[in-house]
Amino acid sequence: MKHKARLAIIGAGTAGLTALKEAQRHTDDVVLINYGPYGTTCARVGCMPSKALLAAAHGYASRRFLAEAGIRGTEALSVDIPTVMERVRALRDRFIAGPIQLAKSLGERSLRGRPRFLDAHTLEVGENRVEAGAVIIATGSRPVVPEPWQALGDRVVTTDEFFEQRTLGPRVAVVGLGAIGAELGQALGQLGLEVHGYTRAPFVAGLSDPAVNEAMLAALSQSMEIRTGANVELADAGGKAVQVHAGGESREVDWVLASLGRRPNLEGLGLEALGVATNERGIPDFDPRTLRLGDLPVYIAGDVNAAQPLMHEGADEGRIAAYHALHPNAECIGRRAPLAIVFSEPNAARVGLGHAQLPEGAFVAGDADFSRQARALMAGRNTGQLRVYAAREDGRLLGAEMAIPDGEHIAHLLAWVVQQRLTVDEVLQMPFYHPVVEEGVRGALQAARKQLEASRPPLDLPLCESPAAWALGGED
Ligand SMILES: Cc1cc2nc3c(=O)[nH]c(=O)nc-3n(C[C@H](O)[C@H](O)[C@H](O)COP(=O)(O)OP(=O)(O)OC[C@H]3O[C@@H](n4cnc5c(N)ncnc54)[C@H](O)[C@@H]3O)c2cc1C
Ligand SMILES: NC(=O)c1ccc[n+]([C@@H]2O[C@H](COP(=O)([O-])OP(=O)(O)OC[C@H]3O[C@@H](n4cnc5c(N)ncnc54)[C@H](O)[C@@H]3O)[C@@H](O)[C@H]2O)c1
Repeated sequence: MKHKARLAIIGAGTAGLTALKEAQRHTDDVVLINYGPYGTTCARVGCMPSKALLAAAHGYASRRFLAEAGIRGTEALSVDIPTVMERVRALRDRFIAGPIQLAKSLGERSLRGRPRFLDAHTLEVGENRVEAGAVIIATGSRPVVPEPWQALGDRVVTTDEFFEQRTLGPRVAVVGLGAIGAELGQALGQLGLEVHGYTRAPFVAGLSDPAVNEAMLAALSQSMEIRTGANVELADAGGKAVQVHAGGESREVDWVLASLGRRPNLEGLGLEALGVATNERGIPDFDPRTLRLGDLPVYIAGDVNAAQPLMHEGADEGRIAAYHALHPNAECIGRRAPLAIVFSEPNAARVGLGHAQLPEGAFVAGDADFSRQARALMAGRNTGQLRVYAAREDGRLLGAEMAIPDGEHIAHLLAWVVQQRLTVDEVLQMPFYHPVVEEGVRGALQAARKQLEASRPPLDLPLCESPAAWALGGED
């Protein structure tokens, strides 16, 4: 069958479906093509089920604080893994319903199959042929599993299979402690499994600031044994076990969670028909602002371009790609301040420029130690470190890294500040209630300000002519 459309979208994940919604503001002449399960990676095997599991794990882990705070009976609590996993799947099923319905709502214009480019306007999808004014590639990514590990069958699990598990062997090796390894490794440890975490890099949970990373490692070590700098090899230990070799040591586990990163889904798309240059990962060169491949009517959005593999970025990229695909001469659309959060306890987060991206010698850093933070102490969550980075020249906040309680919220506040290009002084003039974790942020900002040379107002209060004058009974 032949289909003609103004726009063809390949992939019904977050980026593809947001592209669809953006395109539908301008036209109904859209074809959506998906190969693989519907429901989006985020809702099906990503953001949502992982956070549902973390909620159960963090809840169970809070029994230690409850006992310390004088609540009796917590020793009677126990974990029923099959029920924990069943609840995660039940929630997952609710979250995927909307995306599945959206893809279905296109009727015959929603094609199931594996498309291949014949040229920049033409796709072959099995028996179907689609001729499109423009095409968006939004095929996402899949977990990396080294080839030799594949021989170990279902003893090596990725997030594609993890949430389908009914029971979980008691001893697990989590290999790779990026976002997935930190979240799921901690959850499994808190739920009572024996967790051995291995990672090649010195950094965990997407952090790059050595001081914050140290605090995060200490927190994660409460629920798992961690080895950094580990080059892991796996071997069949016979029966149902796996032998994990790293750094001259060896250990037997029941199963392995492979969280080594993800690879873009580009195979079989026939990109060679487009004649575009690709980088070492096989990703075609694209304009980072418009997501367009050279001057072709082809765009690449979401995890598949590996630029910002996060849900909200994928959604924005879907919108950007669809908008440019339908308005090729439109002005450039801006991006939001970078923000990445890992939902371990404490939350690890990076805002704006991370430590590794800071301009050398042109910034100051302010620290806050959350082991002494008053509100965190009350809740028995006093652990971690916050570091804010400000431009030495004008005090503008450049970014932050943190491993702190309620970091998910603090990271949002700081991302908004970074995007508004506010200075340390301007933020310190904002209200801070007492007693709240935000007072820790104030501490870090004050520590940064001590190192700034610029002249400053004498008090951390807005001046009369500032927009907040109304609060003091001013005219407007
Ligand atoms: C365990 C885990 C936890 C995560 N947690 C978070 C989080 O808390 N917050 C956050 O922001 N991000 C999180 N992420 C990342 C987030 O899920 C992704 O960034 C986001 O889902 C990417 O969306 P996408 O549309 O690019 O890809 P996807 O949602 O994967 O969509 C790609 C679609 O393309 C289809 N497809 C693949 N190949 C082809 C092909 N050849 N032809 C046609 N269709 C194809 C796939 O079946 C899929 O439907 C997490 C990821 C994982 C794995
Ligand atoms: N909360 C969130 O936003 C969230 C949660 C989970 C996943 N995600 C997204 O999902 C994507 C994938 O996550 P991920 O954790 O798999 O990838 P990642 O890239 O974040 O981390 C992979 C880790 O594995 C390590 N590694 C790689 N090869 C190794 C090897 N052979 N031996 C030992 N260690 C090795 C790396 O050093 C790295 O630390 C990320 O891009 C992330 O943005 C986001």
